[in-house]
Amino acid sequence: MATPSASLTATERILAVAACGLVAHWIFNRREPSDFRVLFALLFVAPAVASQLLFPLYGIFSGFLLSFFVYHTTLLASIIIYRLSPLHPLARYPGPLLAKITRWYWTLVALRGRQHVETQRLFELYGDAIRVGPNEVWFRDPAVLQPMLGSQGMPKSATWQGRSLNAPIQALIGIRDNASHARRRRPWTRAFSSAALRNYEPVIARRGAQFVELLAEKKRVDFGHWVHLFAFDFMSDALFGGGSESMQDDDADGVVSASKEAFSDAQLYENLPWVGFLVRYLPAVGKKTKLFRASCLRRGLERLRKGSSTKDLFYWLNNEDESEKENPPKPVVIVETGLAIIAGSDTTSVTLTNLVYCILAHPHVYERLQEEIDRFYPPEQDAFDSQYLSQMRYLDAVINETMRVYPVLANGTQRGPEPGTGGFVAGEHFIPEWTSVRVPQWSMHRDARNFTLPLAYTPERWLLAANLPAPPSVLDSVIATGGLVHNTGAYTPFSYGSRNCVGRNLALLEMKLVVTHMLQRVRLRFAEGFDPSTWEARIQERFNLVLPELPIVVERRV
Ligand code: HEM
Repeated sequence: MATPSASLTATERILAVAACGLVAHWIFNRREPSDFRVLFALLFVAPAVASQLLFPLYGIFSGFLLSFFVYHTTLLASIIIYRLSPLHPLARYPGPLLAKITRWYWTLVALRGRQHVETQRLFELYGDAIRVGPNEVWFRDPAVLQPMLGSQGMPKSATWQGRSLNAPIQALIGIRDNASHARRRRPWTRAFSSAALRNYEPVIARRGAQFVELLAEKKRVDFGHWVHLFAFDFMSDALFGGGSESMQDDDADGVVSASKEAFSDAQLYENLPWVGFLVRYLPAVGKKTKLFRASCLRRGLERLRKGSSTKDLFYWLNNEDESEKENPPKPVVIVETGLAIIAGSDTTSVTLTNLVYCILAHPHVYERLQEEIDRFYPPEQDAFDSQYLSQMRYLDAVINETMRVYPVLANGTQRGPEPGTGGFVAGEHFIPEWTSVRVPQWSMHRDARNFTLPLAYTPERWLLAANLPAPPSVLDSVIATGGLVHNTGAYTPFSYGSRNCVGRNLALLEMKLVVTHMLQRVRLRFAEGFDPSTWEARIQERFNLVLPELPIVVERRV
């Protein structure tokens, strides 16, 4: 007996294959699948199965090719038409045409390290909300921080799965579910309480002294390179109680550089999550990420075996203080160590490098900072004794201003509606499910509606805003006519809300102690041949900022 399909005409058979393409679009649209296996099924298996409808009329080879052509052309055309149509839920948000059609547009911007600059350009062109991908909108508006990132805001978006190479266990920063995130964050909060912070001071002192001595001995260094090794060794001590001597052996095992590159690679996986899923199963790809993870596993297991006599970060993460009823599974603790090392070392080292660049490029700022440091910490005073830090307002201002002009996570991190909710409403904005949003710090910090003369590096603004006596600066003439604009509500170098940087206090303590000790001991200047005017143009954004070389000459003061 003939099957029902046997009576179909050629046109009907081709239309049936096209209909399969439309169904595939419907699935893409509803689910945004990133799992490579699902993509393979939709992009290869489905047209292969549909091709059987064409075999009787066109033969196996031609039927197969025709089916793929019809299926993919229909799928592509329907995706493009829908993404550009007024029916798309993000239709009201302006952006480049290509960005609305395909994620590849923004992926290429990201791979060139230019997201921060391109975002700024698009905000100027289109206004405070821009569509940078078919399902991605970025906002330059401090008013959306509270509804979108606040305690009732959105969790992390699905793209974090890609960032982590589809890891079965997410580190704190990638956990989507709000309740699980809050639970996992508790030991971190205890680890960075004011009382716990004191445990890290001797570690900062030991590593900070080693770092500054190393600078003084080497005399001419790439500051960014060595401060990263310092921050890595410090974080390893703070986390595991030791295990890394990268300052001593100049990163001989390549783990520090791997940690940095792993971060950069993740930007590709974040934009194209299916690549992340694929890389997980390809041993030859993503080697740096895997090398770094293996080192965390090794050190974590070693720390478990040896235990520790000090309250390192591992002590809190592993519930050795017994605050939680149940101990966390060991794989969870190991995953958290990877986050701690990267989040705790790359961020502070990039900020310290930018700070040194900024004070050298603005000699009057260097002089004022030096004067304050010499006043509180003359040579005979231990600069690692934190007792005067709270009075050093110019140091505070220099750090704040450095992070305003150069926020390390220039574009913040993604958020997206809770799965299964259909979408999220924030004031006038409706964010459909499967959409990602960001509120980029780089653009908000450089918006004249938030900060007077936003591109001018002027620590004095922080003193003026706090009604403290401030030395003269370029701001004075502008303020005389229009007043100071200083919107701290738009200042988010550590992000915002219940998922903000949990290590903020440790970072500030570490940076303040190291800068104070460094400037007490040595004098810095740009090395000959270095052109400071090219600095900013050469900065790349790869989740964290990636800085050019900063060659400096170091002379002992004491
Ligand atoms: C200048 C230094 C630092 C800056 C600018 C910085 C900035 C940030 C930012 C912007 C986030 C993302 C928050 C979000 O997703 O909304 C973050 C998260 C995080 N940071 Fe930092 N950070 C710094 C230093 C540190 C240090 C020293 C640690 C210590 C280990 C640390 C640990 C973390 C952790 C664990 C998270 C994830 C928090 C969560 O998801 O709940 N950070 N940081």
